[in-house]
Amino acid sequence: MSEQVDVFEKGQVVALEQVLDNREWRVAKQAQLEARFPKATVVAVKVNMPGAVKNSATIQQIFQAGWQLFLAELATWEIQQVQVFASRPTGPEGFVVVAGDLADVKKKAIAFEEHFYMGRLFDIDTMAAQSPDYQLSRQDLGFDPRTCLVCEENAKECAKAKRHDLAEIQAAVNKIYNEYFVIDPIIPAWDQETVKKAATFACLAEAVTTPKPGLVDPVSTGAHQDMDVYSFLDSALALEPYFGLCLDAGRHFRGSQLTSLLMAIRPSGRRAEEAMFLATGGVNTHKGTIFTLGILIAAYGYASRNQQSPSLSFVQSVVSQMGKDLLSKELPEKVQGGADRGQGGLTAGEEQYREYQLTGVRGEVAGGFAVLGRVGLKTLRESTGSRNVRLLNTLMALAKSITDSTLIKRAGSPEITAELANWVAHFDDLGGAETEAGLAYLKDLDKDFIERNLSMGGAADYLVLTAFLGRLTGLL
Ligand SMILES: CC(C)(COP(=O)(O)OP(=O)(O)OC[C@H]1O[C@@H](n2cnc3c(N)ncnc32)[C@H](O[C@H]2O[C@H](COP(=O)(O)OP(=O)(O)OP(=O)(O)O)[C@@H](O)[C@H]2O)[C@@H]1O)[C@@H](O)C(=O)NCCC(=O)NCCS
Ligand SMILES: Nc1ncnc2[nH]cnc12
Repeated sequence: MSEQVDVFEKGQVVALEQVLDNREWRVAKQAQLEARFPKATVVAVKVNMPGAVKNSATIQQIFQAGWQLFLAELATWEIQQVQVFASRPTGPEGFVVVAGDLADVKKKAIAFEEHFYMGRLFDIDTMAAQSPDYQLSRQDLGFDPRTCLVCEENAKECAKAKRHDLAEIQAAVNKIYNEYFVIDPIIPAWDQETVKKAATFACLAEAVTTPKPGLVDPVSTGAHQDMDVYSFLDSALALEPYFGLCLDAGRHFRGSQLTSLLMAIRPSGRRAEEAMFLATGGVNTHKGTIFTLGILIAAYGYASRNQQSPSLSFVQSVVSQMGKDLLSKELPEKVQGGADRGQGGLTAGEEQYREYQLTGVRGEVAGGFAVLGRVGLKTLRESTGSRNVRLLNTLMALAKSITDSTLIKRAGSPEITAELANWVAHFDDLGGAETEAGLAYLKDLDKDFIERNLSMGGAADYLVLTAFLGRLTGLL
């Protein structure tokens, strides 16, 4: 069980007068937007944090996750202005101006507060200068009042009667955070366009993260003579339609055996490989990604088929069921087939299975991408600093947690896995990518990898999977 996070622990304490001053700032900001957009509806979004700590890295994660989702909800109208102030000491805040009817927008806001898993931590106000109502409450629209985080009674009455002490209310906030991000991450059920964009973003984000030892990035082509960062940009963009096909296949799958869902996407995967080779001039940038990300998206599509927001563990169990035959049937058959053909045409993964009984990427699928939650999302969530820093820390954590067939192929032996674990341990001792020493170490490692022609393509692919889910859950 992952250790529980206290969102208030490392936060900055603010005084009452700062909260009051900020309220004036918010009113002035709202008035400014109402004057500039008199015919539109102004929406003010903030999070309700009880006590003197109103902002922290984890409170910003709560805000960002909800903010991305709520913006997508508002996109049914024309969005005329977006302003975000995520690091204000008095708490993250956002303002959106939409060309929508005041009551309709307020109903969307209430639905979001009620249905998004962390929605009750949000407070969303809507104002329209030219509407006779100007501002609407839940009661005005016939909705029940907001319920208390601790006892589900009327929140306003609990506050007035001081029914619960601060520790109880903060514990309720922490419970919601840990259930959404830590214990078994919740993945909101997004529409196809958002999912395709998230998958493409993940491929692009992985490519531009730097410095990645042995891998291609904007500064170094690592241990690859046949491709550069533009090969990955071209390849990622060529794969976007395939990501949509995988989601649809999962969303519309009605079979009883999930191995059939994998069979259903394989023809699209082969076509995606062709599109990749066409986009890169015949270079293998994302062969592994096509396989793993295609499967993850199809599994997520299936798990969210009734617009339910699935947990990560449910998506992982679908992945594992899809890949049930990869180890028991496909790999042995491929290897036996290769042996019959005199070993020609065996891939690196198949060779390593024959030689060392290593199961490579197929093993990861059959295992339901186990390291995705335990290592990938956990490191991405716990890392602070820029997104580049957080993705570098996640890459190195993943690298030591998987058996990377690309790395073993290039090193010529599985022993490289133990060497890599030592390098990652040293990187962690230096403080990771957030420190100058950690970054310098990665640059030195890149030189060593280039000298020894090493590349950890499998870890890079896992970073893509993690970035994809990080995007969907609001961590990126
Ligand atoms: C089932 C397949 C993936 C067959 O692939 P294979 O038999 O080769 O299986 P593996 O070797 O185990 O893995 C293939 C690629 O998966 C990545 N990978 C490796 N280990 C792991 C791991 N533990 N976790 C996750 N992912 C892993 C890795 O891909 C990346 O590295 C490649 C780039 O590295 P590089 O060294 O440059 O490779 P090359 O260019 O080929 O060699 P060089 O000349 O440069 O030295 C790149 O692919 C990254 O993505 C492994 O390479 C599946 O491909 C298959 O069956 N395909 C057929 C069609 C199909 O079904 N496709 C769609 C399925 S939905
Ligand atoms: N950035 C990268 N460099 C080399 N191989 C990769 N496979 C996936 N991403 C990669």
